[in-house]
Amino acid sequence: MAPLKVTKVLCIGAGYVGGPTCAVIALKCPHITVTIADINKARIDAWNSLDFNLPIYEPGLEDVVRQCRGRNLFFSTDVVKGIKEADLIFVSVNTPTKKSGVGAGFAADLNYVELATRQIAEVATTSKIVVEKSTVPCRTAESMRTILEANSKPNCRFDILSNPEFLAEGTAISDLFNPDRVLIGSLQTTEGKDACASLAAIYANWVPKENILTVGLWSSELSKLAANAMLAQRISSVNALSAICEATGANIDEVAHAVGYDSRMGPKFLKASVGFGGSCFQKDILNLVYLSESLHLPEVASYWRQVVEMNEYQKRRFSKRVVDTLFNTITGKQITVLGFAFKADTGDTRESAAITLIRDFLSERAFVNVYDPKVEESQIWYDLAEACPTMTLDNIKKQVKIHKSALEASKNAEAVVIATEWKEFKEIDWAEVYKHMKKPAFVFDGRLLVDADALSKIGFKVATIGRPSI
Ligand SMILES: NC(=O)C1=CN([C@@H]2O[C@H](COP(=O)(O)OP(=O)(O)OC[C@H]3O[C@@H](n4cnc5c(N)ncnc54)[C@H](O)[C@@H]3O)[C@@H](O)[C@H]2O)C=CC1
Ligand SMILES: O=C(O)[C@H]1O[C@H](OP(=O)(O)OP(=O)(O)OC[C@H]2O[C@@H](n3ccc(=O)[nH]c3=O)[C@H](O)[C@@H]2O)[C@H](O)[C@@H](O)[C@@H]1O
Repeated sequence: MAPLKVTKVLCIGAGYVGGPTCAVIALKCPHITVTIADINKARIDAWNSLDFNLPIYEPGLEDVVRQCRGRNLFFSTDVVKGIKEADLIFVSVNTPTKKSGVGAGFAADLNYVELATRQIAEVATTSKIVVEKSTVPCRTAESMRTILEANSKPNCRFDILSNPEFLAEGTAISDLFNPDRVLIGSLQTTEGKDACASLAAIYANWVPKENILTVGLWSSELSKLAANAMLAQRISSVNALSAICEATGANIDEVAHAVGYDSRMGPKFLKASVGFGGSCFQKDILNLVYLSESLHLPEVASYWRQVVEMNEYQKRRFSKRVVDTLFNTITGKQITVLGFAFKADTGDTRESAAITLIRDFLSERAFVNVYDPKVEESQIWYDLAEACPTMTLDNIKKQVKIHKSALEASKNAEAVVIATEWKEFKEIDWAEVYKHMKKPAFVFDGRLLVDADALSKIGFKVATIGRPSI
């Protein structure tokens, strides 16, 4: 039998991955009808909003959705109808770290993947290719296959593929347009290889064939965890070196540049920071730690665990530097935090270093002024309430103010802390900011974003990550 030519795609999960990924498939494959379904009605309503007020901010996304929505791209809460109609189903649901039970704090919570899989098994009346898009521990596809096969109806077969996503937020659309690689894992049976060819044919509409890698299922699942772990490891390595720079007078940017000039290493992902955030690095490394422990490989587990521990240390070290520099106390002082998102060009705040910093400042009883160009106010309150369980939201609101601009947020502050590398913070009129701050006025640059010498000339005392203070 020749590989199936897919004409109807369903994506279960309309989040940061499912939304952009399948919108781009719709754009690049006008012959395929793509439905993105989610149980979260508010999210689907936002995807369908007339003014294109989409639920996630991602440069270029609105343009893609404008071109395809209503043509061959549809957003719906009707998961059942979507399953019935589709030939190929992406499972792109969330896989957060487990909060309780066995493996709590480390293992991935596969409940959402399992529920989606069970629903496919229950509803499907025709054969489907089921694609694991979510990031999952090694051998999850095996569990999905067991569930699907145990519940399938006569003449209804399921082929499972692993197709992890490598996009980064903030650059999702360009990453999807020009991926370094598309990875597809399948069973090495005739049926498995045919299913793999069907999915590869979709990507081949815009991705060069040599960039579509096909491997075994388990290699594909593990490659995703490995890629995130190794990316995060680079950041923790450079952040560990940033502590040595601050103590010795070396400059982390110069060190990273010199190291990255080695063609075996390359220049990317060597930017020291206040610590990596985002929904995946920490979760996926902890997942790898859990996997290693389950496989009785404690040395491997502790090796990877250290990448996350170094990240926690970096955040703690930065908060402490703020307190130490402000004469060992920030109680009652106004601290401005610029940026709340976990990186620039996204409104996503999951695991953002800014949250940890603000939590630390609040526990020192400082007053905190926050400004972020994209994060919704309600999200900031939600995150702070979650990060400070011993405080009521009313008490948090007595200590924190959210502002509409960086200048407004900095008025009367003793220190400005740059937590996210938004380009607009580079372009602020820093002389104007200085005028309205208490003196001495401090800037703590957690992102190596601003020109420390220029700020120092204005009069600021500047503390940059990976450099001695000036
Ligand atoms: N955020 C990112 O940049 C990347 C995330 N990933 C992985 O992709 C997966 C999804 O991540 P995000 O899109 O960020 O998560 P998300 O939380 O933004 O979206 C997941 C969506 O799935 C929906 N959902 C859950 N169960 C459902 C069900 N049974 N039926 C219908 N909808 C359901 C939720 O309501 C939610 O809207 C995770 O495994 C993550 O590790 C992979 C690469 C990049
Ligand atoms: O699985 C995922 O979720 C995704 O995780 C990351 O993407 P993302 O978290 O969206 O963004 P990154 O650009 O990787 O940044 C992650 C964090 O590291 C920080 N970072 C990044 C690079 C750097 O040099 N230094 C640094 O501190 C960023 O500011 C951010 O807080 C990976 O880059 C993607 O390939 C992967 O698909």
